[in-house]
Amino acid sequence: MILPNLVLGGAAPFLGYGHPPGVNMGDKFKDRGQALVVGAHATLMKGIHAPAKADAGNFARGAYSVVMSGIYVDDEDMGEVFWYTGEGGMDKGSKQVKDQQMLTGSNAALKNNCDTRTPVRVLRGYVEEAAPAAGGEEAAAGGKGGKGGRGGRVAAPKKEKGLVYEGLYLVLEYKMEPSKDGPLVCKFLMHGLPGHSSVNSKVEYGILSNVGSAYTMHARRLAGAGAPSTKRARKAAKDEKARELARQWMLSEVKRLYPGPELQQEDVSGGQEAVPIPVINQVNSERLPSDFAYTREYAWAPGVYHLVAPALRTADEEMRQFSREAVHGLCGIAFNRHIAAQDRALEAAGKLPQGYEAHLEQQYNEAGCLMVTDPCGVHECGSGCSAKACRRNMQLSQGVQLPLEVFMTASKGWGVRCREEVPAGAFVCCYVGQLITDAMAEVRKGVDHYLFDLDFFAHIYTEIADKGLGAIAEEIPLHKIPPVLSVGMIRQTQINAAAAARHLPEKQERPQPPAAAAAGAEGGGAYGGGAADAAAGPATAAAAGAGAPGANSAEAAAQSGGEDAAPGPGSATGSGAGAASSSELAGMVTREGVARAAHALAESCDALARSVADGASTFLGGENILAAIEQAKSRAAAAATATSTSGAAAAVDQPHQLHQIDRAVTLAAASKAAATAVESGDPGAFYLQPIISRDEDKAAERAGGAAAAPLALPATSGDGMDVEQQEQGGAAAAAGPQGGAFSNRGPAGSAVGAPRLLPPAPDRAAALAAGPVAAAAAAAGPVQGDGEEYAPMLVIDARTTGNVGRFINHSCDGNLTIQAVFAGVYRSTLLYHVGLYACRNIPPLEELSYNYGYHNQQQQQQAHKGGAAEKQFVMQCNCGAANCIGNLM
Ligand SMILES: C[S@@+](CC[C@H](N)C(=O)[O-])C[C@H]1O[C@@H](n2cnc3c(N)ncnc32)[C@H](O)[C@@H]1O
Repeated sequence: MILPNLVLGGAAPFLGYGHPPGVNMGDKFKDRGQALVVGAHATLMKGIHAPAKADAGNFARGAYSVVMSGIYVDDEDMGEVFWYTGEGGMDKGSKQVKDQQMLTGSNAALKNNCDTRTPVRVLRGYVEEAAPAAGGEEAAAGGKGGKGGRGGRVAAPKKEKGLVYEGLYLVLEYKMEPSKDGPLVCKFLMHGLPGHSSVNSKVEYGILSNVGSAYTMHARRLAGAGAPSTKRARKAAKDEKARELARQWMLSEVKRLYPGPELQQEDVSGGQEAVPIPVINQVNSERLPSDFAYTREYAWAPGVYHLVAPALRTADEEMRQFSREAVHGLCGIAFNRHIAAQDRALEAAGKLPQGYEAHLEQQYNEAGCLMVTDPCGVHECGSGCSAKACRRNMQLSQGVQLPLEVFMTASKGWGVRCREEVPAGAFVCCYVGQLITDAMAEVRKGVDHYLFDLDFFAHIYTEIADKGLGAIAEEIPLHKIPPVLSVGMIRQTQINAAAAARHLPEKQERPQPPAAAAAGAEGGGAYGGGAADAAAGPATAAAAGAGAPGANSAEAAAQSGGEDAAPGPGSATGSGAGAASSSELAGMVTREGVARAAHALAESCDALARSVADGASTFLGGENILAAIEQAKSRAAAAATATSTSGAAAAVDQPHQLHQIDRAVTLAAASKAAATAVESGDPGAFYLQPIISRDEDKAAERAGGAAAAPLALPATSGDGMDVEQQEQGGAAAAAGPQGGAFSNRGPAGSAVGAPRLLPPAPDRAAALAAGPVAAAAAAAGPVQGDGEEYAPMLVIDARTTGNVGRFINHSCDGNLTIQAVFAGVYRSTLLYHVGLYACRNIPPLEELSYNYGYHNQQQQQQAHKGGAAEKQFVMQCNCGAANCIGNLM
């Protein structure tokens, strides 16, 4: 046996808690000697490394580390959670012959970890295929040392054994129960500390000693004790219990750290995230807005999903086509492998542009940190994937894992920090909120500080074009960058959907079986393709085939409680979130269903308009806002230099607000008119509402007689918003004109991209036959040409419904970076998540920030609009970075 002092050469072993310096989760050790040298498990002899009795202070805190090596038949490893057996009572043949003791020795120390909630380091045994070159060298880990060693050193050709560092685990419970061999053993329930633990191996009995596995035998025993009947259900029940216990511990930590009134909320997520996110204010008495509701996933504003579904569907078909080529479209790793292979082929053909980074098959490293940002997006795996690499490829999908805090900053309002160091590449959180259309966001631009355009890929096209990288523009979009819809394609899908809607039956013929819809989530794509449509009968198939939204499998998955089912469009996760039931979804294949969606959307638009108008009333100074707008407009025109304190003068000072109200009223009127047209027999009118708000579109709508009806009513028409509505309190208060006109949304995104194939030409004859609205829209036609324009179709509004991401402030030198991620229920669709990752190691309690990027967007807009960027608002930047340019926008 090698003695520690021989291994360490006289150096002191590491006697401390937490991660040992320089050791990362996933680090592998050939044997205990290596683990000792680095301080991961500083004993060669024992499975539990506890402080010496003489070190009473540390002993009372608990053990430093444990090795889970499959020596004890009563161990039970479920990954993130495992039951660990204490030490003692074994004979030389590793049979339990005596009761173990809970109150003495290492078992007592491990019990203290539970009582004091001190995390313990964990190492697991692993066995894997040896690299071909490796000789017959055998790992010594888990041999006769440790807690007894039932096996021995049996040669295992072609296998490599060792220990892997799994980070920090909490001891959630301890108990004594009879061993399978008879006598009592001490058992400890361990749970990985979120953000500080990994599962690189699962230990089965005898894993390091080639004794047969007892895992299944143990599972049978559990099944007989009235536990849930399937292995999966049992695991889920234990996971749930362990998560709750871990959460309770983390909450107690929060209260210990912030014992006073500075702790405004223990967990702003209300239990939705795995870790509690406290709200702390040590600066003033401000509180979070009372209308803020936390959501972990996107929440659709009522009616919006149905309106944009045809356009999303078109993009998703391209994406699914690509996925099918990739063989395993839904496995992120397989998807990446496919792209990487294409990159290699391009490289071999000498076509890979210089400076272009080839795609990685694994985008996260062993510790789960993103290795490099990727314009193609990060493709995560779903619950169907179980390989080790796949499990690691689910960082965003797991939600927040780091101990984040929302705290009051000195000069930027609320901000976010992390109590622990955040390693470079670690996933911090994503930015989610309510999804609204670009046209709806346009109404709130300037009064909403929480808008985020989903136009990431459009910007990539712009960057490519701006850099003049012709070769990239030609090659990359063809195989790498996910599809982006041009404005023309969006308009065309709307026209197609409108035409198809006119062939819908009045009432639903046959209800959609939810199970079939759920099956479509994995098999048929996310927007009603494949099995879901087929099962729904001819009516659904016809509508879906023509672009109208059939059953949405992402929604169905969400409703059926599928594992991946983060709250999708079908779940109400906060105020104003979409709440379509499955019958409503199925109802979308009838005219009745379209009418319901049209009314829901009209209500959403109305609420948006009211929130802007309510804020505006303070500076327009009138109860009848529409009349006040008219007055303000005419006075503004007549007296551009007015200096009085009247409402009109204020409006002149704030032309931006006036413009907002104009837009709000127009949008509310258009959506109401569409709902009315649907009611009176034209379901197509629903799909012809504006999704993207662009000056060109508005001009076309206003100009073309039939094109203007029913979508472009006069901006201040009394039909658009009645007095009763005007006087109703807004569902959500606007930031108000003084509140700092600013948002996460830059100037209207417009980007010139590489030429892309257009879908088939619109069936204008069918549209003409179908009625004046479709004819008008067909006449307005898609925008075509080499320089196609791209614009964000959807915008995230996190003002009243959002997650911790909406509290993260801007810095000109941010420590986080933005990355598009395909994950969770939406992972095979175009609807990516906005992931925020650490771009360097961030010390504990440093404020987290990222560069909002407005200046870039503004420059782009200037470039593409011939220098005429719309400068709407300026706000002083208080980021304090050395390279701070002084203002936001
Ligand atoms: C997405 S929110 C961030 C959270 C916000 N601080 C809050 O209290 O909810 C964006 C708003 O935060 C403030 N903000 C963010 N970064 C800032 C900075 N660098 N300087 C000044 N204000 C900033 C501005 O009011 C901005 O409109």
